[in-house]
Parts: sequence; structure tokens; C-alpha cells
Amino acid sequence: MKFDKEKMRLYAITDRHWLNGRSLREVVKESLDGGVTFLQLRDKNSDDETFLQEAAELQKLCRDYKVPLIINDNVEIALKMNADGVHVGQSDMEAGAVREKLGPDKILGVSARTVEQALLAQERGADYLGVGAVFATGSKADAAELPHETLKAICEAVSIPVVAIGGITAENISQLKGTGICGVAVISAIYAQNNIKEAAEELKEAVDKIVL
Ligand SMILES: Cc1ncc(COP(=O)(O)OP(=O)(O)O)c(N)n1
Ligand SMILES: Cc1ncsc1CCOP(=O)(O)O
Repeated sequence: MKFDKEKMRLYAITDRHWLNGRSLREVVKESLDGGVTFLQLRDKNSDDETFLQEAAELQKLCRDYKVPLIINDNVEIALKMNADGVHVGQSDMEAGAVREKLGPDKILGVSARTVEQALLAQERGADYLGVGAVFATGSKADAAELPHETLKAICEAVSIPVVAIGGITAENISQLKGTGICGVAVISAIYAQNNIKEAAEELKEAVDKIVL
């Protein structure tokens, strides 16, 4: 195993939208101080140079905290900077092709909304799955809500860790108990909060109560 599944408990995904004058490094550091266990750099708007710069900064930080850094979508950049892994969706490069490019040692995360997609991703070399949106979210325009029964069916069908994503907060997280998830992936429940460290601490405590 490339990572302990406990590392998937609190998976934070960056979003420059909430920076409000702060640096990405600053807000990510606060979240790591609050207990984030996995990090994804997701930045759909910056050019490659800016992306690489922020990725390099976060890589140093994540190494200090022994937290894996995953790059959203961009396999070439992940390889160039020797990131810990990549997360791709169903409309991005196909999982098997990403695995071929990444080699066997890097972490590959894949989004899935059906048992079929989940099984195929697992077969093609995914190390974990991101499944959602499990609640309504304002952070991704095209993220339709997915029934919790489907999340549970996916968790039961695969042997790799599954994280739930989409609209998860410290208040609603208990509704995911019993689904079989290893953790939760969040943007706004951490990065849209005034006190990022406290928000991460609260979520970490809440997720620790619902996963085995
Ligand atoms: C952990 C995790 N799960 C799901 C997603 C969504 O990925 P994708 O479907 O590719 O959508 P975008 O993030 O590219 O908008 C994710 N990023 N992380
Ligand atoms: C990237 C993504 N994929 C499915 S929902 C989502 C957004 C998650 O953001 P939030 O935690 O703010 O709902």
C-alpha cells in the first residue's frame, strides 16, 4: 500500500476562490495544523507556470507534515514536479492511461458515480475513489447529488479506499456513517471558513467518529 488508509480521513482540496488576500501556502498550512491528512491542489484557472510554483510551495509544506500532495487533472505537471499522485475525473484522461504514465508507485485517485465506474477504475489501477456529490455543493457547478445508497454500494463493491465528496460539513457528516467510506474530501467546509485551523480540527474530530 502506498499510503495508510487512515491518511484519507480528512482530504482537503484547495480553492483560490476563498483566499481573500491570503496566500495559498498560508491557508493550507492552517489546515494542516488543524489535522488535514491528504491534500489536493485543484486550480482550474492558473497558467502552468503559476500552478507549478504553487505546487512546489505546497509540496515542501506537505512533506514537512508527511501529508501526500495530489495534483488535480494535470498528469504532466504531477510528473514534472514529482508529486505524490494525481486525481482524475471521468471526463479526464482514462485511468489506465494515467496509470501507464504515472508508473506503479504514484497515487492515482479517480472520481466515480456508479459501481461500474468504480470497478473499472479499480481494475485500471486506481488507488482510491472520490465519490459524490453526496450533498448539494456550491464548489463545483456540474456536481449532481448522488444518493447515499449508491455511495454505500460503491464502497461495498471495491477493495480500495473511498472518500465521499460534495457539500460535506461538520454538521451533516454523521449522515455518512455506515456507508463504508474511509474519509471525506472537502473544499468549503475548511477553506471558506474564517478560522481554517479550527474548522479542520472540528471536521477531523467528526470524521474520526464515523469511520472505522
Ligand atoms: C477526492 C476527489 N474526488 C472527486 C473529485 C472531482 O474530480 P472531477 O470529477 O475530475 O472534477 P474536478 O475536480 O476536475 O472539477 C476531486 N477533485 N477529488
Ligand atoms: C470537486 C468536487 N467534486 C464533486 S463535489 C466537489 C466540490 C466539493 O467542494 P465542497 O466541499 O465545498 O462541497
